[in-house]
Amino acid sequence: MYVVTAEEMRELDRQTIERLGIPAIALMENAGRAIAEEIIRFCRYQAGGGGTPAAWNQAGGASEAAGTRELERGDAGAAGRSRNGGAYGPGGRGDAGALGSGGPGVQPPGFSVSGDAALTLEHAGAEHWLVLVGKGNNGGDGLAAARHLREAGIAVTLVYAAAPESLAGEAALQQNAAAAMGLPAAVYGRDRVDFAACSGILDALLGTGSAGAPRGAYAELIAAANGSGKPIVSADIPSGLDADTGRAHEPYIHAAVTVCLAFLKRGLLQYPGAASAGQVVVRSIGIPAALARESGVPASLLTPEVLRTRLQVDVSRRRSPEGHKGTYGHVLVAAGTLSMSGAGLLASRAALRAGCGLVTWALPTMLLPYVIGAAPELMLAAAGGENGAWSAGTAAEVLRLSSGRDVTAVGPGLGRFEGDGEWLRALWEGIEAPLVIDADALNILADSEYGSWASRRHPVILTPHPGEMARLARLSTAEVQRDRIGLALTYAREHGVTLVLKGAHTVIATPEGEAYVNITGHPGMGTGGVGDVLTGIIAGLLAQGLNAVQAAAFGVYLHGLAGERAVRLRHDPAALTAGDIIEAL
Ligand SMILES: NC(=O)C1=CN([C@@H]2O[C@H](COP(=O)(O)OP(=O)(O)OC[C@H]3O[C@@H](n4cnc5c(N)ncnc54)[C@H](O)[C@@H]3O)[C@@H](O)[C@H]2O)[C@@H](O)CC1
Ligand SMILES: [K+]
Repeated sequence: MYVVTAEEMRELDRQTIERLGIPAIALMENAGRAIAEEIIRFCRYQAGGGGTPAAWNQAGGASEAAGTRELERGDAGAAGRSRNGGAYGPGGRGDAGALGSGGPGVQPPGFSVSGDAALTLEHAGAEHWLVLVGKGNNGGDGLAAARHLREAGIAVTLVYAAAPESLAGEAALQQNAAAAMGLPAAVYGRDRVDFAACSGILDALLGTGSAGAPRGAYAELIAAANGSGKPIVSADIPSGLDADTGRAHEPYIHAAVTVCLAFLKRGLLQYPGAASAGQVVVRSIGIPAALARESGVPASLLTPEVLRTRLQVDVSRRRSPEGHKGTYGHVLVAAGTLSMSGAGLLASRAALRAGCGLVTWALPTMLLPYVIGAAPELMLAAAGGENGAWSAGTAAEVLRLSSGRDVTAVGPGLGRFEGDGEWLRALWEGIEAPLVIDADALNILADSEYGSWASRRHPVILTPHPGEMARLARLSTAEVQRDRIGLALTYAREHGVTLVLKGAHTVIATPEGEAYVNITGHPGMGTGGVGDVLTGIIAGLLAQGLNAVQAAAFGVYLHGLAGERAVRLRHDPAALTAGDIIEAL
């Protein structure tokens, strides 16, 4: 699933209209219909008591991303399993669509007729939706949706943020159609608007054309909508959100559902915007994905489908019947100090659980006796150093140990030491295998002009959290978080590295200028050692022959899934520890 900026979206709109000859009004019609269908689905969900994401999916349709997180397992024969269990297909067979819509295993009747189930709501008479209409095409989408809602028997009242006569282009056509149908309309500031009397609000004020903080009537309508306590469905993006960065300009809509049109917008994946969008449903409006591919849209959502097809990852992780420990590669982990030995241990254990054949943990000599037996499957190698810490002189030993190993991971619990820049440079320039750099090793890198180091034949994966990224990019953490996708894309391309920018919705960016945004994971994973586990997983996958992008993307995905699984085993997500994630792999 492609993730676009507002600019990329405009270009894809333009190409669809000009190259394919599909009129803009047709796209707007599709958008309006999709929004109306999702509002009807939402009404069903609420009538069923609301509740869990599963109940939401039951109310009709689940997107690829939201509905299929667990990976299919070659050996389990559960291909295509999804959380919604196939209860409803996309578009939602609703309560009124039962006639002739039998599911798998039900004999089709000889003759059947079914209505437009996705646009039918049994208790439509109980609903009254306010449609907040902005001046641009987002407002046009809302007007098209309003017609479909009315057709389904749902009462609608249009609330124009600006005089209806000021709408232009396709939005003006929609305004004329709504007026011709006699849809009740109010103009904000001129007519009284009773938010308390409605059952829900469609936010079609501002979309990808929004610039800066909502002004005037827009700001007042947004504040009133939020204050009403009524559920809000946003068209494309919650109004007030920056579609690219996810920056939330006050006031901004707090949506229960966002019906994103054509392609996912970057701002819906980046916080704080991501938190204001509620359930995000991406609906096709007739703009082919092939156009996004041809135009080189660089960002995608990381889904099992993207892993399988675009990244060519064998997500079933099949093992050869003839395989042995030598088949699955050997990881060297250079990590840990006396006070932070656990970081090295976690990374090493995670590499083993990721399925590599062997792991050697290189550590300061004095540490070795204390960790013997901590994980009996590990091999330990004393690398020298003083008083349980690393020293510049240990580089030669790490280099020696790295030869014949398939990947080296360096950094967790490493600490800083005299001459650490030259130490890391020796590894960077000397290790003839992929290198995963994390934690303190990233801080060392940030203090070095590593662009002047000899270029490597083998890939480098950097796994910074936002603070480490800030040091690498010489920005503040807030600046890093302002547009994580944009920054990751730029940094990875400029520095020729695969970058894993951790945090909620980790971004994996490639030296070739592509980015993948992960949505597996759980807030409970914000605890010490979780990053060390990720480093180990990525290294373990690299050792098994995955390339840097495959290992980074699949590693991040699996790490998040394991975190979700581990949380489910706890009474409280806050109790999660990093070791639980390793055990849930
Ligand atoms: N073919 C098309 O034209 C399509 C349009 N689509 C819809 O169109 C939207 C983009 O439409 P537009 O480019 O017309 O832009 P918008 O509808 O997002 O908003 C533009 C209007 O809002 C005003 N505005 C911008 N920022 C403001 C602020 N901070 N405070 C108050 N007013 C502000 C502008 O003056 C302009 O009148 C998408 O989000 C989507 O909903 C989609 O349906 C796809 C197809
Ligand atoms: K909107």
